[in-house]
Amino acid sequence: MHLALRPACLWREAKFSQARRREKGDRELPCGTQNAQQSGSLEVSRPGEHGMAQVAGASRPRAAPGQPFVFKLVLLGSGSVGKSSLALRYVKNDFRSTLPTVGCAFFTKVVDLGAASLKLEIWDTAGQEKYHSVCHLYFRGANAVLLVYDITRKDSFDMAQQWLKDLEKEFHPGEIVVMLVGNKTDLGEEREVTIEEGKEFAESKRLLFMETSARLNHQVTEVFSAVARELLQREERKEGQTQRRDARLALNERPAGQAKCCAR
Ligand SMILES: Nc1nc2c(ncn2[C@@H]2O[C@H](COP(=O)(O)OP(=O)(O)OP(=O)(O)O)[C@@H](O)[C@H]2O)c(=O)[nH]1
Repeated sequence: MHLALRPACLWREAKFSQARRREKGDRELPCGTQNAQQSGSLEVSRPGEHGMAQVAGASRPRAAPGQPFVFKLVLLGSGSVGKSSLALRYVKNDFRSTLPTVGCAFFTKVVDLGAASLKLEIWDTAGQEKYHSVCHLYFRGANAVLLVYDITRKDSFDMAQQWLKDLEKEFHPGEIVVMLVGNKTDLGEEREVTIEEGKEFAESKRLLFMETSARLNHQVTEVFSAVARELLQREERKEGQTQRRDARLALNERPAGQAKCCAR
């Protein structure tokens, strides 16, 4: 029950924050819905209008046979590491200087993986320290998380490790797909975190790992596609297991007379 109510609460939280920020002149980025199908069209609306209750909950079956799977992907990381820029680049193929996110921003994008397509609900959270306490509300029910740091800021890499600890409290091992993302590779001269450090940490925690530049559009689509592929593979494995279990059950449920006949 609380899951169905949660988005409305978050919406209110975001709106209150925005009202406070408006007075200070910060960027307003509502936790609204931005739909970007492959055409790139974009519309912004209040979450309630899109039935946000369905966003909560870790299990994402297909809406109906033949319909794409729906997965919730959350962007987490310190302030100014480039979470919004990665989302904007991926969804709109755009890059512009942005103000800090307030609450969260919400996008959807249909990903075509050839054999199948799926819908990603992308939650871009606010990275500023003052929002840390509410962020765990946003990543509840996630299927995947992009743990973003800025390669020119060691503190953001340390913070990504902290975020992972928060995730470990919320999810069982292997329950969600987590990718560590080192952003701003175009600022290589100011690098404070080597690619080896990123890789090593990711391997030690069994995370996917990539470095990106939202500015130069380097490996941005690859990040989201890799996560989408992993999500789909997991879902297909789960479906396979369910089918095998159903087949076993059907065998066990064969009428007794028939079983006798075949045992002859
Ligand atoms: N050079 C460079 N700058 C980037 C890149 N990605 C983002 N930026 C800049 O970094 C600043 C912060 O980017 P945002 O996308 O707002 O960062 P954020 O993580 O969403 O920040 P919060 O909303 O505070 O959590 C902006 O000025 C961006 O233009 C990148 O790949 N390269």
